[in-house]
Amino acid sequence: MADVLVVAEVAEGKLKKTTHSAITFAQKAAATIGGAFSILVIGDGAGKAAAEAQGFGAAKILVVEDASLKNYLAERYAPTVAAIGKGYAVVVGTASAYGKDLLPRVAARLGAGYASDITEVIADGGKLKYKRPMFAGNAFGISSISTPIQVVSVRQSAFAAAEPTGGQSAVETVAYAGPSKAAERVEFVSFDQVKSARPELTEARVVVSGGRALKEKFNQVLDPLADVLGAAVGASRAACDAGYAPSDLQVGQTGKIVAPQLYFAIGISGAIQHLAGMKGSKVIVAINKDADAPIFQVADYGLVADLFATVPELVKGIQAAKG
Ligand SMILES: Cc1cc2nc3c(=O)[nH]c(=O)nc-3n(C[C@H](O)[C@H](O)[C@H](O)COP(=O)(O)OP(=O)(O)OC[C@H]3O[C@@H](n4cnc5c(N)ncnc54)[C@H](O)[C@@H]3O)c2cc1C
Repeated sequence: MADVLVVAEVAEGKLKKTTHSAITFAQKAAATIGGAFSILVIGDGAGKAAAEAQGFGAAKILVVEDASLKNYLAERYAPTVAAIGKGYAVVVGTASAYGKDLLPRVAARLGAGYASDITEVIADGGKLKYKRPMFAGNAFGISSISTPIQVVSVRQSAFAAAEPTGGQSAVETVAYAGPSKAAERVEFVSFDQVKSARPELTEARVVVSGGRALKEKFNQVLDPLADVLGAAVGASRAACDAGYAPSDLQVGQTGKIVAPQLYFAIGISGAIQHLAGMKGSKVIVAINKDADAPIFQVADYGLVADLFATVPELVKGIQAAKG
Protein backbone atom coordinates (compact mmCIF):
# COMPACT_ATOMS: atom_id res chain seq x y z
CA MET A 1 0.00 0.00 0.00
CA ALA A 2 1.95 2.98 -1.28
CA ASP A 3 -0.65 4.97 -3.13
CA VAL A 4 -2.02 8.45 -2.56
CA LEU A 5 -5.71 9.41 -2.70
CA VAL A 6 -6.66 13.00 -3.56
CA VAL A 7 -10.06 14.05 -2.23
CA ALA A 8 -11.26 16.47 -4.89
CA GLU A 9 -13.53 19.41 -4.23
CA VAL A 10 -16.43 19.75 -6.64
CA ALA A 11 -18.70 22.71 -7.32
CA GLU A 12 -21.33 22.82 -10.04
CA GLY A 13 -19.88 19.83 -11.88
CA LYS A 14 -16.35 21.26 -11.93
CA LEU A 15 -13.18 20.60 -9.95
CA LYS A 16 -12.47 23.55 -7.68
CA LYS A 17 -8.99 25.04 -8.09
CA THR A 18 -8.16 23.94 -4.55
CA THR A 19 -7.99 20.38 -5.89
CA HIS A 20 -5.11 21.28 -8.22
CA SER A 21 -2.86 22.05 -5.23
CA ALA A 22 -3.66 18.69 -3.63
CA ILE A 23 -2.79 16.99 -6.94
CA THR A 24 0.61 18.71 -6.96
CA PHE A 25 1.21 17.31 -3.48
CA ALA A 26 0.05 13.84 -4.60
CA GLN A 27 2.42 13.80 -7.57
CA LYS A 28 5.42 14.41 -5.32
CA ALA A 29 4.24 12.19 -2.45
CA ALA A 30 3.46 9.24 -4.75
CA ALA A 31 6.86 9.53 -6.44
CA THR A 32 8.57 9.59 -3.02
CA ILE A 33 6.87 6.51 -1.61
CA GLY A 34 6.98 4.61 -4.91
CA GLY A 35 3.26 4.52 -5.65
CA ALA A 36 0.63 6.12 -7.84
CA PHE A 37 -2.12 8.56 -7.03
CA SER A 38 -5.86 8.43 -7.65
CA ILE A 39 -8.50 11.12 -7.40
CA LEU A 40 -11.79 10.68 -5.55
CA VAL A 41 -14.58 12.85 -6.93
CA ILE A 42 -17.58 12.79 -4.62
CA GLY A 43 -20.83 14.72 -4.48
CA ASP A 44 -23.30 16.44 -6.73
CA GLY A 45 -21.90 16.73 -10.27
CA ALA A 46 -19.06 14.27 -9.52
CA GLY A 47 -19.60 12.41 -12.80
CA LYS A 48 -19.13 15.60 -14.80
CA ALA A 49 -16.10 16.71 -12.80
CA ALA A 50 -14.52 13.27 -13.25
CA ALA A 51 -13.95 14.00 -16.94
CA GLU A 52 -11.86 17.03 -15.96
CA ALA A 53 -9.97 15.00 -13.33
CA GLN A 54 -8.93 12.47 -15.98
CA GLY A 55 -6.33 14.83 -17.40
CA PHE A 56 -3.84 14.88 -14.49
CA GLY A 57 -2.08 11.54 -14.87
CA ALA A 58 -3.87 9.80 -12.00
CA ALA A 59 -3.97 5.98 -11.92
CA LYS A 60 -7.76 6.15 -11.65
CA ILE A 61 -10.64 8.46 -10.94
CA LEU A 62 -13.11 7.19 -8.38
CA VAL A 63 -16.60 8.64 -8.67
CA VAL A 64 -19.26 8.60 -5.97
CA GLU A 65 -22.65 10.14 -6.73
CA ASP A 66 -25.80 9.71 -4.71
CA ALA A 67 -28.96 11.73 -4.19
CA SER A 68 -28.13 12.17 -0.48
CA LEU A 69 -24.79 13.80 -1.39
CA LYS A 70 -26.52 16.64 -3.22
CA ASN A 71 -25.86 19.11 -0.44
CA TYR A 72 -22.53 18.81 1.33
CA LEU A 73 -22.59 17.60 4.92
CA ALA A 74 -19.39 16.15 6.39
CA GLU A 75 -21.43 13.51 8.24
CA ARG A 76 -22.65 12.13 4.91
CA TYR A 77 -19.34 12.33 3.07
CA ALA A 78 -16.83 11.14 5.69
CA PRO A 79 -17.80 7.43 5.87
CA THR A 80 -17.41 6.97 2.10
CA VAL A 81 -14.13 8.90 1.90
CA ALA A 82 -12.78 6.85 4.82
CA ALA A 83 -13.97 3.54 3.32
CA ILE A 84 -12.14 4.33 0.08
CA GLY A 85 -9.17 5.85 1.91
CA LYS A 86 -8.54 2.50 3.66
CA GLY A 87 -6.73 1.25 0.59
CA TYR A 88 -4.23 4.14 0.48
CA ALA A 89 -1.08 5.17 2.30
CA VAL A 90 -1.88 8.89 2.15
CA VAL A 91 -5.26 10.67 1.86
CA VAL A 92 -4.89 14.32 0.90
CA GLY A 93 -7.14 17.31 0.39
CA THR A 94 -6.74 21.06 0.54
CA ALA A 95 -7.02 23.05 3.78
CA SER A 96 -10.03 24.95 2.44
CA ALA A 97 -13.23 25.24 4.48
CA TYR A 98 -14.27 21.90 2.89
CA GLY A 99 -11.00 20.13 3.69
CA LYS A 100 -10.87 21.49 7.22
CA ASP A 101 -14.38 20.19 7.83
CA LEU A 102 -14.09 16.79 6.17
CA LEU A 103 -10.53 15.52 6.58
CA PRO A 104 -10.27 15.40 10.41
CA ARG A 105 -13.39 13.21 10.42
CA VAL A 106 -11.85 10.97 7.78
CA ALA A 107 -8.62 10.73 9.82
CA ALA A 108 -10.57 9.83 12.97
CA ARG A 109 -12.47 7.07 11.15
CA LEU A 110 -9.23 5.65 9.78
CA GLY A 111 -7.34 5.95 13.08
CA ALA A 112 -4.85 7.93 11.01
CA GLY A 113 -2.39 10.62 12.02
CA TYR A 114 -3.31 13.99 10.52
CA ALA A 115 -0.97 16.76 9.34
CA SER A 116 -3.07 19.85 8.66
CA ASP A 117 -2.39 22.93 6.55
CA ILE A 118 1.09 21.83 5.41
CA THR A 119 3.20 24.17 3.29
CA GLU A 120 5.79 21.66 2.08
CA VAL A 121 6.21 17.94 1.62
CA ILE A 122 9.74 16.70 2.19
CA ALA A 123 11.08 13.46 0.71
CA ASP A 124 13.20 11.74 3.34
CA GLY A 125 14.63 8.42 2.18
CA GLY A 126 11.34 7.18 0.69
CA LYS A 127 9.34 8.57 3.62
CA LEU A 128 7.28 11.74 3.84
CA LYS A 129 7.80 14.63 6.20
CA TYR A 130 5.55 17.65 6.41
CA LYS A 131 6.36 21.30 7.07
CA ARG A 132 3.64 23.17 8.93
CA PRO A 133 3.38 26.78 10.09
CA MET A 134 2.80 27.16 13.81
CA PHE A 135 2.15 30.11 16.16
CA ALA A 136 0.50 32.20 13.42
CA GLY A 137 3.35 31.47 11.03
CA ASN A 138 6.10 32.61 13.40
CA ALA A 139 7.62 29.13 13.54
CA PHE A 140 7.63 26.06 11.31
CA GLY A 141 7.42 22.50 12.55
CA ILE A 142 8.45 19.39 10.63
CA SER A 143 6.27 16.36 11.35
CA SER A 144 6.15 12.77 10.24
CA ILE A 145 3.22 10.42 10.77
CA SER A 146 3.69 6.92 12.10
CA THR A 147 0.22 5.41 11.47
CA PRO A 148 -0.18 3.08 8.44
CA ILE A 149 -2.51 5.60 6.76
CA GLN A 150 -1.69 9.30 6.81
CA VAL A 151 -4.19 12.11 6.27
CA VAL A 152 -2.87 15.46 5.07
CA SER A 153 -4.34 18.83 4.14
CA VAL A 154 -2.24 21.19 2.04
CA ARG A 155 -2.24 24.96 2.12
CA GLN A 156 -3.43 25.98 -1.33
CA SER A 157 -1.18 29.02 -1.61
CA ALA A 158 1.94 26.93 -0.88
CA PHE A 159 1.42 24.35 -3.65
CA ALA A 160 1.36 25.50 -7.28
CA ALA A 161 -1.72 24.36 -9.16
CA ALA A 162 -1.12 21.12 -11.11
CA GLU A 163 -1.41 21.53 -14.86
CA PRO A 164 -3.35 18.93 -16.85
CA THR A 165 -0.99 16.53 -18.65
CA GLY A 166 -3.53 15.44 -21.23
CA GLY A 167 -3.79 11.83 -19.97
CA GLN A 168 -7.04 9.86 -19.80
CA SER A 169 -7.22 8.10 -16.43
CA ALA A 170 -9.68 5.23 -16.06
CA VAL A 171 -12.92 6.13 -14.29
CA GLU A 172 -14.43 3.78 -11.72
CA THR A 173 -17.80 4.24 -10.02
CA VAL A 174 -17.84 3.47 -6.31
CA ALA A 175 -20.97 2.97 -4.21
CA TYR A 176 -21.95 5.49 -1.55
CA ALA A 177 -21.24 4.01 1.90
CA GLY A 178 -24.16 5.75 3.58
CA PRO A 179 -24.22 8.43 6.25
CA SER A 180 -22.61 8.25 9.66
CA LYS A 181 -24.74 7.88 12.80
CA ALA A 182 -24.11 11.57 13.49
CA ALA A 183 -25.89 12.49 10.23
CA GLU A 184 -29.22 11.74 11.93
CA ARG A 185 -28.63 14.74 14.15
CA VAL A 186 -27.65 17.09 11.34
CA GLU A 187 -29.95 18.60 8.80
CA PHE A 188 -29.05 20.58 5.69
CA VAL A 189 -30.93 23.87 5.85
CA SER A 190 -29.57 26.09 3.08
CA PHE A 191 -26.40 27.15 1.29
CA ASP A 192 -26.19 30.90 0.81
CA GLN A 193 -23.35 31.50 -1.57
CA VAL A 194 -21.86 34.96 -1.86
CA LYS A 195 -21.76 35.68 -5.58
CA SER A 196 -19.25 38.24 -6.69
CA ALA A 197 -18.07 39.49 -10.03
CA ARG A 198 -14.58 39.82 -8.52
CA PRO A 199 -12.01 37.02 -8.56
CA GLU A 200 -12.10 34.52 -5.70
CA LEU A 201 -9.99 35.90 -2.83
CA THR A 202 -7.78 32.83 -2.42
CA GLU A 203 -7.12 32.56 -6.15
CA ALA A 204 -6.73 36.22 -7.20
CA ARG A 205 -3.46 37.53 -8.64
CA VAL A 206 -4.06 40.90 -7.00
CA VAL A 207 -5.73 41.51 -3.62
CA VAL A 208 -6.70 44.91 -2.24
CA SER A 209 -7.26 44.62 1.51
CA GLY A 210 -8.54 47.25 3.90
CA GLY A 211 -8.47 47.66 7.66
CA ARG A 212 -10.45 49.26 10.43
CA ALA A 213 -9.23 52.71 9.36
CA LEU A 214 -11.58 52.71 6.35
CA LYS A 215 -14.68 52.70 8.54
CA GLU A 216 -17.96 53.09 6.60
CA LYS A 217 -16.01 54.18 3.52
CA PHE A 218 -14.56 50.67 3.08
CA ASN A 219 -16.24 50.01 -0.27
CA GLN A 220 -16.28 53.60 -1.44
CA VAL A 221 -12.47 53.78 -1.17
CA LEU A 222 -11.41 50.24 -2.04
CA ASP A 223 -13.80 49.24 -4.83
CA PRO A 224 -12.46 51.68 -7.44
CA LEU A 225 -8.89 50.44 -6.79
CA ALA A 226 -9.99 46.79 -6.97
CA ASP A 227 -11.93 47.55 -10.18
CA VAL A 228 -9.03 49.22 -11.92
CA LEU A 229 -6.68 46.38 -10.97
CA GLY A 230 -9.14 43.51 -11.53
CA ALA A 231 -8.42 42.57 -7.93
CA ALA A 232 -10.20 40.66 -5.19
CA VAL A 233 -11.06 42.60 -2.03
CA GLY A 234 -9.88 41.42 1.39
CA ALA A 235 -10.14 42.83 4.91
CA SER A 236 -8.61 42.68 8.35
CA ARG A 237 -10.55 41.04 11.14
CA ALA A 238 -11.08 44.39 12.82
CA ALA A 239 -12.74 45.71 9.65
CA CYS A 240 -14.98 42.60 9.52
CA ASP A 241 -15.81 42.65 13.22
CA ALA A 242 -16.80 46.30 12.97
CA GLY A 243 -19.17 45.46 10.10
CA TYR A 244 -17.29 47.52 7.50
CA ALA A 245 -16.64 44.38 5.42
CA PRO A 246 -18.35 40.98 5.28
CA SER A 247 -16.58 38.23 7.23
CA ASP A 248 -15.92 36.07 4.15
CA LEU A 249 -13.35 38.71 3.12
CA GLN A 250 -11.24 38.26 6.25
CA VAL A 251 -7.58 37.53 5.59
CA GLY A 252 -5.43 36.04 8.32
CA GLN A 253 -4.93 33.30 10.84
CA THR A 254 -8.66 32.87 11.40
CA GLY A 255 -9.62 34.02 7.91
CA LYS A 256 -8.42 33.15 4.44
CA ILE A 257 -4.81 32.51 3.49
CA VAL A 258 -3.80 34.35 0.34
CA ALA A 259 -0.56 34.53 -1.64
CA PRO A 260 -1.23 36.76 -4.66
CA GLN A 261 1.37 38.35 -6.92
CA LEU A 262 0.43 41.74 -5.47
CA TYR A 263 -1.17 42.50 -2.07
CA PHE A 264 -2.30 45.96 -0.94
CA ALA A 265 -2.65 46.47 2.83
CA ILE A 266 -4.53 49.72 3.22
CA GLY A 267 -5.07 51.10 6.71
CA ILE A 268 -4.02 47.75 8.18
CA SER A 269 -1.64 47.78 11.15
CA GLY A 270 -0.02 44.41 10.39
CA ALA A 271 -0.86 42.37 13.48
CA ILE A 272 0.76 38.91 13.38
CA GLN A 273 -2.63 37.26 12.94
CA HIS A 274 -3.16 39.30 9.76
CA LEU A 275 0.37 38.64 8.50
CA ALA A 276 -0.24 34.89 8.94
CA GLY A 277 -2.72 35.11 6.07
CA MET A 278 -0.82 37.23 3.55
CA LYS A 279 2.91 37.07 4.29
CA GLY A 280 3.42 34.71 1.36
CA SER A 281 2.32 37.39 -1.15
CA LYS A 282 4.93 38.09 -3.81
CA VAL A 283 4.86 41.89 -3.56
CA ILE A 284 3.28 43.72 -0.62
CA VAL A 285 2.28 47.37 -0.78
CA ALA A 286 1.30 49.08 2.48
CA ILE A 287 -0.41 52.42 2.94
CA ASN A 288 -0.58 53.59 6.53
CA LYS A 289 -0.36 56.97 8.19
CA ASP A 290 1.74 55.57 11.05
CA ALA A 291 5.38 55.15 9.98
CA ASP A 292 5.91 52.67 12.84
CA ALA A 293 3.05 50.35 11.85
CA PRO A 294 4.33 46.73 11.81
CA ILE A 295 2.97 46.21 8.29
CA PHE A 296 5.97 48.17 6.98
CA GLN A 297 8.30 45.42 8.24
CA VAL A 298 6.91 43.00 5.65
CA ALA A 299 6.06 45.53 2.91
CA ASP A 300 8.10 45.73 -0.30
CA TYR A 301 6.67 49.20 -0.96
CA GLY A 302 5.42 51.41 1.86
CA LEU A 303 3.66 54.73 1.75
CA VAL A 304 3.26 56.74 4.94
CA ALA A 305 0.16 58.71 4.04
CA ASP A 306 -3.52 59.27 4.66
CA LEU A 307 -5.34 56.55 2.74
CA PHE A 308 -8.40 58.70 2.05
CA ALA A 309 -6.28 61.09 0.00
CA THR A 310 -3.84 58.53 -1.43
CA VAL A 311 -6.07 55.74 -2.71
CA PRO A 312 -8.21 57.93 -5.00
CA GLU A 313 -5.00 59.46 -6.38
CA LEU A 314 -3.58 56.00 -6.97
CA VAL A 315 -6.74 55.02 -8.87
CA LYS A 316 -6.49 58.14 -11.03
CA GLY A 317 -2.82 57.44 -11.71
CA ILE A 318 -3.49 53.84 -12.76
CA GLN A 319 -6.38 54.93 -14.97
CA ALA A 320 -4.19 57.56 -16.63
CA ALA A 321 -1.36 55.05 -17.16
CA LYS A 322 -3.80 52.62 -18.75
CA GLY A 323 -4.99 55.37 -21.06
C1 LIG B 1 -6.91 34.60 18.03
C2 LIG B 1 -6.91 35.81 17.12
C3 LIG B 1 -7.08 35.61 15.78
C4 LIG B 1 -7.05 36.71 14.91
N1 LIG B 1 -7.21 36.51 13.57
C5 LIG B 1 -7.11 37.56 12.73
C6 LIG B 1 -7.20 37.39 11.32
O1 LIG B 1 -7.43 36.29 10.81
N2 LIG B 1 -7.05 38.47 10.53
C7 LIG B 1 -6.83 39.73 11.02
O2 LIG B 1 -6.70 40.69 10.23
N3 LIG B 1 -6.76 39.92 12.35
C8 LIG B 1 -6.91 38.87 13.20
N4 LIG B 1 -6.87 39.10 14.55
C9 LIG B 1 -6.90 40.50 15.03
C10 LIG B 1 -5.56 41.19 14.99
O3 LIG B 1 -4.85 40.93 16.19
C11 LIG B 1 -5.74 42.72 14.84
O4 LIG B 1 -6.56 43.17 15.89
C12 LIG B 1 -6.37 43.14 13.51
O5 LIG B 1 -5.67 42.55 12.45
C13 LIG B 1 -6.27 44.68 13.41
O6 LIG B 1 -6.94 45.09 12.27
P1 LIG B 1 -6.55 46.50 11.59
O7 LIG B 1 -5.12 46.47 11.25
O8 LIG B 1 -7.55 46.73 10.52
O9 LIG B 1 -6.90 47.53 12.74
P2 LIG B 1 -5.97 48.42 13.65
O10 LIG B 1 -5.02 47.60 14.43
O11 LIG B 1 -6.89 49.33 14.38
O12 LIG B 1 -5.09 49.26 12.62
C14 LIG B 1 -5.60 50.28 11.81
C15 LIG B 1 -4.42 50.89 11.09
O13 LIG B 1 -4.90 51.89 10.21
C16 LIG B 1 -4.01 53.00 10.27
N5 LIG B 1 -4.78 54.20 9.89
C17 LIG B 1 -5.74 54.82 10.59
N6 LIG B 1 -6.25 55.86 9.90
C18 LIG B 1 -5.58 55.89 8.71
C19 LIG B 1 -5.62 56.73 7.57
N7 LIG B 1 -6.52 57.73 7.48
N8 LIG B 1 -4.76 56.50 6.56
C20 LIG B 1 -3.86 55.48 6.63
N9 LIG B 1 -3.76 54.67 7.69
C21 LIG B 1 -4.62 54.85 8.72
C22 LIG B 1 -3.49 53.03 11.69
O14 LIG B 1 -2.23 53.68 11.75
C23 LIG B 1 -3.41 51.53 12.01
O15 LIG B 1 -2.11 51.02 11.72
C24 LIG B 1 -6.87 38.02 15.42
C25 LIG B 1 -6.70 38.19 16.81
C26 LIG B 1 -6.72 37.10 17.63
C27 LIG B 1 -6.50 37.31 19.10
